[in-house]
Amino acid sequence: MDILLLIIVFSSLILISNIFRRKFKTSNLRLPPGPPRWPIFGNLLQLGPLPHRDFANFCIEYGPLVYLQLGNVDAITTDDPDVIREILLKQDDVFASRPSTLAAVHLAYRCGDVALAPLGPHWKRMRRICMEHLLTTKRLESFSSHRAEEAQHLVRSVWGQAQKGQPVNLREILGAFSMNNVTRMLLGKQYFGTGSAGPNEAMEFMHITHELFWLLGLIYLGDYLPAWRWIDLYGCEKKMREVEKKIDEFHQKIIDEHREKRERKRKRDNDNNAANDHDDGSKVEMDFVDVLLSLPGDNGKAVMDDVEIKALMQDMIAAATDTSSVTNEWAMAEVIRNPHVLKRVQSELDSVVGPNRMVQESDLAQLPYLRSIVRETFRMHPAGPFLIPHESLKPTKIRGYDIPAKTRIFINTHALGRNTRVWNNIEEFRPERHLEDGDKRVEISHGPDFKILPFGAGKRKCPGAPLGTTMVLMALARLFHCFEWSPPGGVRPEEIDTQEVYGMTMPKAQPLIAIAKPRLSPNLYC
Ligand code: HEM
Repeated sequence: MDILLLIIVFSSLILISNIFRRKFKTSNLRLPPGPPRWPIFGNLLQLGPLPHRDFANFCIEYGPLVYLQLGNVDAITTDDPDVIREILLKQDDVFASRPSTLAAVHLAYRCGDVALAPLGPHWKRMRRICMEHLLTTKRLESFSSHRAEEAQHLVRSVWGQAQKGQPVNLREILGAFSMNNVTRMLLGKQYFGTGSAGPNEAMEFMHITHELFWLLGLIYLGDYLPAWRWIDLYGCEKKMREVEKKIDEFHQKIIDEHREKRERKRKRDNDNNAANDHDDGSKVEMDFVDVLLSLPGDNGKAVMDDVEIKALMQDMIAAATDTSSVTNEWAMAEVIRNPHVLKRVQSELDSVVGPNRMVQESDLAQLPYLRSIVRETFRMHPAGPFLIPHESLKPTKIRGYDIPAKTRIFINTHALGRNTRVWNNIEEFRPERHLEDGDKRVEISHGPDFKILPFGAGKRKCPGAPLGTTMVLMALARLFHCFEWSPPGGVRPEEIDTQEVYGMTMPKAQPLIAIAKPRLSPNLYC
């Protein structure tokens, strides 16, 4: 009993001292406007299950730059192109760090990856490895035949279901398409389909990945109110540790398999053979894990540490799979809701590609209407509603307001795309709006106007944007070219729901189910 009393007194003292410390720290500052704050919790209690919508409402009420106190953490949010440009370009050096959240510590190898690492030499080195060894144009080009196979595999799966008269679960097939593309490139394995690693391994892999996404997206109270970590009412931190262990075992197994394969090959090859030649003289492309195993480590080490390799593998899987499949599902939902858009994109595909062959990657630049569908999808349903939250490294000012060091930055891309000072008819899916300035090439990334921001900007801009864009355009081009699409029986197109759920990526609340009817000659599908 005495101990309990002591704990209560001690915790109360800490809380009271925190309140006074915070009051003292911020009393001389001219902070941006924001909603009234509660003691201890600040604005945490004003957030519901869709925080991007709550933050958007704060911007409507208090202006384009809003200050929030989330427990112990200072935060700002914005939906305004000029403020975003100031943060991500003009003051990139101040704002390009990341907060060290508990999920990042547990699930990204103590922030040892690229995406969640704080700004510093480690991030710089890991990012350089991505840009100079993994995501180069040449390396991505070497996987183009795999991507073509996966595009055909996607078409074949839909065709198979259409032949049986079954509705298609687009979440499942688009998820498998993205996952296969990424894992073939990264791990040298296809997880779904005929050449797959096997149903058990695929299911295990999917399951762990979904748990990872969920935990990374969580606004976990323990990050904002350290006292909460003692309670951990919903067992989130325990879950993070469990997933951390499972994922680590999974990645280690893949590294060990690759090492064994390399060792077997080294023994087989005679000294004169090039390291990546087959016995029959044909070239074998190296997957990303092979590349990482062949790179030198930090501080003169001969090879990279396993932990660094695992952190990069994790980033590639997390950053590349869900982002592209969530975008594809939203694009399909909006196009099926708007049959005139489907007609127009099919007419573009028919005139550029014709009815006698499948769309190829080389066609994608010639499809401005398809590109404007993707741009409009990013406007309405950006894959990352807050990008990946940034953190400021030192005190600074924006528009004359003080921004303390270690402020968390929530750039609300969802609200940017629905900002009525920037866009009109915000709830209308209208790809044509992106063709109006007569520009032939529809840019899918952000332009100088910062009116959409699907991949971020500045130092932390997504390094996989070209690959992500290709995967999205390719899947959509094939699905629109090969099939007519309609909602399942009894549902009118405009009744397809567009509710989202919040997370690190923001999927549709309900999986999209639709009916596909082949529109090309049968021999093209097999
Ligand atoms: C449609 C597909 C994709 C979308 C919408 C997307 C979006 C994003 C966004 C919004 C960010 C955060 C930017 C910021 O915080 O300022 C990001 C970061 C990142 N993305 Fe992507 N991404 C996609 C595909 C990919 C792919 C295919 C890869 C790699 C294979 C990739 C790798 C990364 C990495 C490593 C980061 C962290 C960069 C850093 O912190 O330095 N992404 N992405």
